[in-house]
Parts: sequence; C-alpha cells; structure tokens
Amino acid sequence: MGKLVLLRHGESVWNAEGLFTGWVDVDLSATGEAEARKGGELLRDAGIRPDTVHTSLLRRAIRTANIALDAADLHWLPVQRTWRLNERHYGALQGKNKAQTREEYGEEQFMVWRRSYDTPPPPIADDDTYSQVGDARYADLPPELMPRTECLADVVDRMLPYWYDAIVPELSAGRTVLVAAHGNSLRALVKHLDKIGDDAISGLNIPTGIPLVYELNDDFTPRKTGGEYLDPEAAKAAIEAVKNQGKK
Ligand SMILES: O=C(O)[C@H](O)COP(=O)(O)O
Repeated sequence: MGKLVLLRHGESVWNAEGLFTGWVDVDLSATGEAEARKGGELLRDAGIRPDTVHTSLLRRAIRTANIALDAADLHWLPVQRTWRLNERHYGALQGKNKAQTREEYGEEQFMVWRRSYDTPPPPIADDDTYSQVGDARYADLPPELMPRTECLADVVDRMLPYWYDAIVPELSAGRTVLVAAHGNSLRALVKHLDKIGDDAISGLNIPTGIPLVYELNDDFTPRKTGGEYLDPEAAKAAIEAVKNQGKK
C-alpha cells in the first residue's frame, strides 16, 4: 500500500486578510509561498518522494504544489488537477470578512456556517463579483454540479468519487501520492479516512503548508488515526490559529 501526503495550500492573501475564500481564485501571500517552500523541504528531509500529485483548479493549491515540489527538486512529477479537490464553496460568504460576519450574525450562526457538517451558507448570486458561474475552468462541468454554496457534506459527496477513481488505484499500486488542496476539501478526506462523526468533524482544522502523512493499511484505514504532521509543533500552533480565525 502506498503512502498518502496531504498538504493544505500555504497562507493565501485572503487568509491573511481574514476573508472567506471558497472558490475565489486568490493567490498565495509571501508568507504562503514561504510555507509552501518549507513544506517541500520537510518532504525532502523526511525522505518522502511522491510519485504523483493531485491538486484543485485553484491557484493557491496549484502554486503550493509547484513551489513545494521545486524545493524538493521534484518539479517534474506528473500532476492531475480537478474541481473535486477545490476548497468548499462558501456561497454568499465568499469575499466577506470573517470577524465582521461573526460580529453581524453572532458566534452560533458563524460557527454553523463555518463548521457545521450539513448547513451551507446562503447561496451566492450568479451576478455576484465573487461567483464562479461562467468561469472557463468549469465549462465542462454539468450545470447541475456547479455549486452556488456548499456544506462539508456536499464536499465529501463531490470529493469521494475522485478519491476512489483517481487516488485509491495509485495507492493500491504502492505509489506515494501527494494531494495539494484546501482546508475543507482535506477536512472532508480526513473525515472519510479517520471515520470522524458528523458532529465531531466541526472540531478538526487543517494548518497551511505542513505535510500530513498517512500510512495506510491494505483496507485503507490509517495505521495511525489522524496521520502524522512532518512538523508536529508548528502544526499544533497553526491549527489553533485556524480554529480562532474570525475572533477579535
Ligand atoms: O475558504 C476559506 O475561507 C478558507 O480557505 C477556509 O476557511 P475556513 O477554515 O474558515 O473554512
């Protein structure tokens, strides 16, 4: 059985500004670029050499993979890109400030929209500045699959077909697979791997730029629940920071 490496993109410009991002295609901040480089160095120093790479269709994940692989002298690896690894679509919250949203709607509603399993934010209007309707990269997506908002359950439903069809066969063949994606598409995958309950998943947060390694049994259950971060101390602090986003 192969090894699975999960890597959330480095800090994005909107992460730094505290805005809900979702499918809006913002770039990495300078800090995020440094995090991506560090992520590649951690892989190199741990002697983990992916055979294949999978990313979303969003710049922050694509560039994180490119920068990390370049740092590990692995820029030549084959890459597959898919909307199914995109960040969760944040609906009408895309572009909104997290702290202001928390202030305006209160802690409970903020957490329901941010971390509940099955309650999506309000849908985004097709003519909204931050809508992706009409974006060329989704031209081949059947209209009924183009989201206007998503809850985490929606992300699980659209991510798992790619996990089974594209990633599982590579792992079964003994390959090491790097998935460079987003906080919530990775939360969806970790929920599946570690069989985390629909309520308990609200407490899981993924840090930016720190590789999370899963050694898997033949039945795809993790040898260690939760996997192992290549820099556990940095991950612990970064997870706390993600959890507290939106707090003054
Ligand atoms: O899309 C976003 O805003 C972030 O990348 C993920 O945000 P969250 O951690 O608030 O879900």
